[in-house]
Order: sequence, then structure tokens, then C-alpha cells
Amino acid sequence: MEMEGASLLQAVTVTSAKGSQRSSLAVASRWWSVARLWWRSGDRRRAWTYVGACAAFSLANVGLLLWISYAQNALQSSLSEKQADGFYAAIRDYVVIIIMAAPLFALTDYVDSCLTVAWRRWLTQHMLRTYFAHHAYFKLKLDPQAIDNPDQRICEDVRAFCATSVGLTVSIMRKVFNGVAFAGLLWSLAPSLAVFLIIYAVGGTWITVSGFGRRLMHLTYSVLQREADLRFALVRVRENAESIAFYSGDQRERELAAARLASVIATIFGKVRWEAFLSLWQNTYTYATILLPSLLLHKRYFKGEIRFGDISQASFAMHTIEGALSYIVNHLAEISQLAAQTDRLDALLTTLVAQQEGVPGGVLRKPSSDGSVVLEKLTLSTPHGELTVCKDLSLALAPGQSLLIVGPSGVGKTSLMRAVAGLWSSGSGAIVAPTDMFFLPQRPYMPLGTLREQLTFPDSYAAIARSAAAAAAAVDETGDGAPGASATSGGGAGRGKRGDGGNDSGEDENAEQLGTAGGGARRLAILRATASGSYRRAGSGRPEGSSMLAVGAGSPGGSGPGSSPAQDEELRGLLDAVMLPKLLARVGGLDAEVDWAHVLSLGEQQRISVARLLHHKPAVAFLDEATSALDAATEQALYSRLQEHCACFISIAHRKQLAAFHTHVLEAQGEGAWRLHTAEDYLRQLSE
Ligand SMILES: Nc1ncnc2c1ncn2[C@@H]1O[C@H](COP(=O)(O)OP(=O)(O)OP(=O)(O)O)[C@@H](O)[C@H]1O
Repeated sequence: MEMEGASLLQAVTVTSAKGSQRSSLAVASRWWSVARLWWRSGDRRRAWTYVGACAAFSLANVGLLLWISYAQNALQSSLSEKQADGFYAAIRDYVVIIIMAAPLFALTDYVDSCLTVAWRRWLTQHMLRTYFAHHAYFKLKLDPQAIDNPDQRICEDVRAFCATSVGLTVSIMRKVFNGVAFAGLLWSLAPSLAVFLIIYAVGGTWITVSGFGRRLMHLTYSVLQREADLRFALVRVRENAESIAFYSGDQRERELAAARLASVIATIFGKVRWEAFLSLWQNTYTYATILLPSLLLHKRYFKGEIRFGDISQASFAMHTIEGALSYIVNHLAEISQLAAQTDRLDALLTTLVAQQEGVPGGVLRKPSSDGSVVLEKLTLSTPHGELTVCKDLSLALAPGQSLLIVGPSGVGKTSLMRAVAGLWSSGSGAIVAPTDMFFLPQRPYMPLGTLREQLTFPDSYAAIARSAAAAAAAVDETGDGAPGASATSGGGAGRGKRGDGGNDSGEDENAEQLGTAGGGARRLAILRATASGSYRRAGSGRPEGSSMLAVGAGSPGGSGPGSSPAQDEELRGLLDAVMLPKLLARVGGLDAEVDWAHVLSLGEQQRISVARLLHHKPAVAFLDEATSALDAATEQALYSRLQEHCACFISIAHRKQLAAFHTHVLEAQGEGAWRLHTAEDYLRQLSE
């Protein structure tokens, strides 16, 4: 089916002006490069089954049409010749045709819709896998000019691409079948009509493509882009509602949305004007041939060479073939729409794949076998090289040691962390680090979900369920439910398992890097909430659990997805540890779901982030001003917890007194230079 689609678009080039040839061919090849992903994937059997069913129903449709044309011929001829027997026979045929046509047409539409939905599901899943692999969603943001609105491309453009592709390719397939089936019939009745039709359709297609094709495609692309920009402006308002309200930025944001709406409307009006011209041309083109069969055949009819019904059958055949040959003329708007959607999807996929392959060279990353973090002659710059963050920086941090990074705002402290996390790699030198690291970014991220999911983020849902199962099993074994009795593999191994667990998913074709950044290395898991409220997924993984803190019982807790008494106890303990013991009662338990980013204060969000860190217990923890919104006493209490539970941690902070909780201090000197102190030396210098 997609072959016909490609050849349709290629056919545009045959009849198009020289200038637009390359672009039509390029569109066809881009369409094919997106379409073939499914046809060649592990799901290709389903794809080809649907295509086979579509082809079978299309053939049945053509057979029925041919039958209708003969029944109509018989009906009209018998009427004009006053033959009652012939008339009743034709009526009988018509009744049978109608009885067969109703279910056939319904089934045809059903199979087309199934094909569209199955394709959309696969392509969206593929896009999501690619988008979330190797932090691609983050890297896209580094060059916002490259790809606009990836979210709209993944949701809306994929949906429209599949629907339009199926609609066009299936109807092209039917037109081809119709054209072939009726060509012989028309040739036998009126060869001159057949020759005329071919010339007419070729000329009409050429005028349509060269006059309207590129212009409409460009306008369609612009409409899609501007509509996505408008939606994005409104999403940003929703996400930043409180800040905008504090600034009283209502007027400014409304003006921005209104300006974007104006841009959408102006582009749509431009498109509508061109569509009106196109419609004028299409109508003229179609109606000009309405009388042609009668004009060409009436003399033969008057001479008695053909029957009356032959004229209407020739007319039917002519319009069927004309519909097939003039497909591009009559469907240019949809083809332009498909070309624009194809462009947007192909550009997104190409960019995502290029990001996965990475830029050759740059900072080298090596795994650390002993849990130490080592920078070897690290020279790091911003992604496009505007600024050098550090030059030839070397340091080694062994397990048991900790580092505080200090320096003025904008000097490059977070950038160093980005490099260790693998988010930035422009520069030279090497970074040796364990895979088991956990990063707390400057702005806490509160995902959608329950309090339980806030505390265990970024564990996949599957990992949460496994963790709960493991904890429950441990409770069963010991019989006392004490959290210390649950699996104690530790957060480090835990995150390794989280990655492994993802490999169980048969859906996942692209292996994703194991977790280096806390918020990013989350495997896609296909889940269903079972009737009992627990989660299940295909395949099984090793149990994962990490209960680590002494806990107090009695605070309210839920029994939602993935929960177990032991895990609930562990999570309550975490809340106590970060000094949020009353939160459970306030929000209604571990399985309460609220808009956390807006309900919790920034300091509370930061404490939830630290609880996540304690839950995961990584080999190395990174805190980027992760306690900046807390009062000094709470901050110090949290750092004391961190010292107890983390073998190695690296912090960025502006409060220099935090050096007391670290063994070393890395101080920015400016111009890419850094100086390493022991914490004691640094504190002594501060007090002097
Ligand atoms: N994606 C980017 N492209 C280009 N420059 C960037 C990018 N991200 C950050 N920068 C620049 O790199 C420099 C270092 O940024 P970074 O976030 O590391 O500073 P910082 O020392 O952590 O600052 P602060 O203490 O204010 O958080 C800044 O001048 C910043 O504007």
C-alpha cells in the first residue's frame, strides 16, 4: 500500500515543473523513510496483515462497482427498450448488490480505521522511545531553532500522518484497481474517450501541481507550526501560573497568546484563499467533462450501434477512470497536508537519531570501578562553544570524600555537573564516574503522580511494583514487617536493576543508557493497572528494594499501586528524615495525588528531592543548590543525614559554611580556572 503512496507522490514529479521536481521526490522519499519504519519493524506482520485486508476489500469493492455498472446498463436499456423481463432481472441484481454492499462498505471502513490506529500506536511508541532515549528530549532544547514543538509532532502530527497516509494510500489503491478494471470496458465502448482522458488527466495534474502544490504545502506546514506555538504559549501559562500571577503578567501573556493566535489565523486565511482557487480549478476541471460521453457516443446511439445503457455505462466508466487519473488534482490539499506532516516527523526523527549517535570526539566518559569520580584534564565548553567552563581541570574524589563547588553565579558550576551527568560533552579530557549516580537539579522536578511516586522517582512504575513485591516477600519471610528485613541491595544496585528491568519490555527496541541523571534515565515500561490496583507488565525483573531508615509507624498511608506495608514504612521514614512528618496527614497519604509543584513550597519540594536521594542511596550523589530554599538549621540537618547515608557526594552551594559537611572545596577562579582546597583550609581562609 505504501508503495502506491510513494509512487503517487513520485508521480507528482513526472508531471510537475522542473523546479518542483526535486522537492516532490524529496517529499516522497521522506514519506517512505517514515512510513517504512512500521513496515519493517518487529510489528510488521500486523502491518502487512492490515494492508492485505485493505487490498482484499478494495478488490471486492471494484468487483461490486463493475457489477453495478452492468446492472445499471441493463436497467436503463431495458427501460428504454420496454423489456419487462430485462428490467426485473436488473432490479434483482440491484437488490443483491445493495445487500452485499452495506456490510462490505462497513467492513472496508472498519479495516481502514484499524490500520490507522495500529500504525499510529506503533509510530507514537517509536517516537516516544526515541525521544526518551539518551536524554534526547533534553538535547533537543539545546538548539531550539532545530525542532519546534516536538510534543505536537509526537502527538498530533503522528495521528494526522497515519490517518492521512492511510486515507490517501487506500483510496489510491482503489483508484488504481478501478482504473484498470474500467479501462478495458471504456476502451471497448469508446476508445477516443479513453485517449482523451489520459491527455486530459496528465495536463490537469501538471497544472495543479505546478500551480498549487508547493504553495499549499508550505502554508500547511506554517499552520501546523503556528498552532503548536499558540498551544505551547498556553501550556507555559498553566505551568507557570503562580509566577505570572505574582508578576501580574496577565496582560502580557494574553498579548503574547493573542499575537500567536493572529499569526495562526493570518496563515489559515492565506491557506483558505489558495484552497478556494484550487477548488475553483478542480470544479472547472471536473465539470468540463460531464457531457463528454453523450457528445462522443450520441451519433452511434442514433444509428442503433449501441444501446441506451451503453452511454451511461461509458459515462460511469469514464468518471471512474477520470477519478483515478485525476487523483492528484482532486486531492492536492490532503497531499500537501501529508507532505507537511511528513516533513515535521522526518525532521524530528532525523534529529533524534543524530543525537543518539552523538557528536564524535568531545569529552570522554569512562566507568569507574571503585566508585570514585575523576576528572582528567577536563576542558569543557557550552554546547555551541560560546564559553569555556573549565580548562585542563583534574581532580579525583574517592568514596568517603565529598566536594563542595563554589563560585559566582554563571561561572559554570552546574555546567560541570551537566558534564558528569553526560548531558554536555563539548570539550576534551575525560570523566571517570560510576554508573550509579543521582543528581538533584536546581529546580526540583515534581512528576505527575502520587506522593509515593514523588519519593521513588525516577523508578519506573515496574520497579516500584517490584520493590513493593520484594518488600512484601521479605515481610512474609521474617514475619515481622520490619523495614530492615527487606531487600538491602542499596540504591546503587537498585538503579542498575531499574535499567535492567527495562530490558524486559518486548516493546523497547532501543536500549536506553542506564541511569546517570536522576531525572532522565527512566525506562519505558508498559503497564496496566490491574483490578486489584497493583501494576503489572510484560516480563519479570529482579526484585528491587532499598529500605534504609529507621521509621515510625502510625502516620496515614495509602495502599495504592505498588504499595506494601514495608515499603509504606520506608517511605514514611524518609519523610521523617527530611522533616516532613506531617505531610502525609496533610495531603491524605502516600497515594494522594495533587499538583505537587504548586501545593508544596519550594523548600518542601527540595526536601522531597532529598528524600528521593536517600531512597535511592546512590554511590555518588550530586546536589545542585538542592537545599537553597531551606533555613540553615534544616539544611544542616539534611546534610548530616547525607553524611550518614551517602559514601560520596558533590554539592553546589552559595552558602560557604556548607563546606563543614564536605572534605574538599572546588572554587571557581574565573576564566575557566578552578582551585581545589581541603574543606579545613577553605573554612580557615573564610574565617580569616
Ligand atoms: N544551553 C546553554 N547554551 C549556552 N550557554 C549556556 C547554556 N546553559 C548555560 N549557559 C551559560 O553557561 C554559563 C554557566 O552556566 P551554569 O548554569 O553552569 O552557571 P552556574 O555557575 O551554575 O550559575 P548559578 O550559580 O547562577 O546557578 C552561564 O553563563 C550560562 O549562561
